[in-house]
Amino acid sequence: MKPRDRLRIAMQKSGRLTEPALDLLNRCGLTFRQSRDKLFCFGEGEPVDLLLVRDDDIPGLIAQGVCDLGIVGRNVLNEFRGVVGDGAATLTEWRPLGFGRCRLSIAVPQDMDYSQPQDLSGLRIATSYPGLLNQWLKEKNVDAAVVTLAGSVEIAPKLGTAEVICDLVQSGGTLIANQLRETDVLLQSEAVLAGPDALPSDERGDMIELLLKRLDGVIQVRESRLLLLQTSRTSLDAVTRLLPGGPQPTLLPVAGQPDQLMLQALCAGEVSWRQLEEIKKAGAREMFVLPVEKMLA
Ligand SMILES: Nc1ncnc2c1ncn2[C@@H]1O[C@H](COP(=O)(O)OP(=O)(O)OP(=O)(O)O)[C@@H](O)[C@H]1O
Ligand SMILES: O=P(O)(O)OC[C@H]1O[C@H](OP(=O)(O)OP(=O)(O)O)[C@H](O)[C@@H]1O
Ligand SMILES: [Mg+2]
Repeated sequence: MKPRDRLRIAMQKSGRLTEPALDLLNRCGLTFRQSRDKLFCFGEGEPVDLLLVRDDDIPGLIAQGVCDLGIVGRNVLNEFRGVVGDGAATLTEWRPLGFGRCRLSIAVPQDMDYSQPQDLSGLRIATSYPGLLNQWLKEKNVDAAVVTLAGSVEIAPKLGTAEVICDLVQSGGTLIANQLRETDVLLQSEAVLAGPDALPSDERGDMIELLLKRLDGVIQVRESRLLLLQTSRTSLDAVTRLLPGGPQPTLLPVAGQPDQLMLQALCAGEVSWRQLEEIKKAGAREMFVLPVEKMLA
């Protein structure tokens, strides 16, 4: 294959991961020439291009070296890793990305007696994840038949093609609508940045390292809030004790009010109204909660 000097990232062309993946890359300073109906988007500022494909194809494209990185669900990545087996082009989950959260679970008809995986012995289980399911059945020492379906797995029990299913669950709405009950979670999934085990030793490797640093910053600040408030020196201890987790707050003097302090704290998550009300009761006032856009330690 011809060596490339530009980094190529594969992501889902059209689906649940498309918008959040593009948003994340934009936040990392990567923008692309709009060509959503096409396969390839040229990177405008940095030497990084996008390949828009079916999510199932992403691990294979990375393993073949067609793409350097991919944004894909852990469910799809791990299914691929299981199918290609140990020793084949091994892929690494470089970063969890915090969106596309779901789980791969066993679900049985609501009226079926089920208390443990052994109860699945001799049954047919429909799934789009035969690799992950077979691995789990082996671990649990259960002898069941795996029926592989590309989609609409949840209707298999009604159609009589399987007794039980193993499918993705998020809210659980699909299972309820099909009179199914979730019993065992095989995998907790979210979108991840996947790549080969070893980074390329050329400029693309340097670009990946830069991208990983930016990603870490973006992921860290995505949930972070900057809390600003004013407090008297006497209330400072009580106020500080109630601050949501994060590094030590910064204290600044308030001009003309020597007994007052301005406090600035980085909080590692949402600050709720309830928390704010508690902090106010402890003596704080003039409180602001601000989103953090960028952070470079
Ligand atoms: N209900 C859900 N809620 C949240 N995330 C989900 C849900 N269902 C699936 N996902 C995650 O989003 C990924 C993409 O789901 P989507 O339904 O868009 O894929 P798809 O139908 O296989 O699309 P494609 O056309 O790319 O093959 C899944 O692999 C999974 O990681
Ligand atoms: O627990 P829930 O919130 O109901 O989500 C789970 C459903 O979401 C996905 O399907 P999707 O909606 O993408 O439809 P699909 O059948 O086209 O994959 C997945 O395959 C489940 O069927
Ligand atoms: Mg798919």
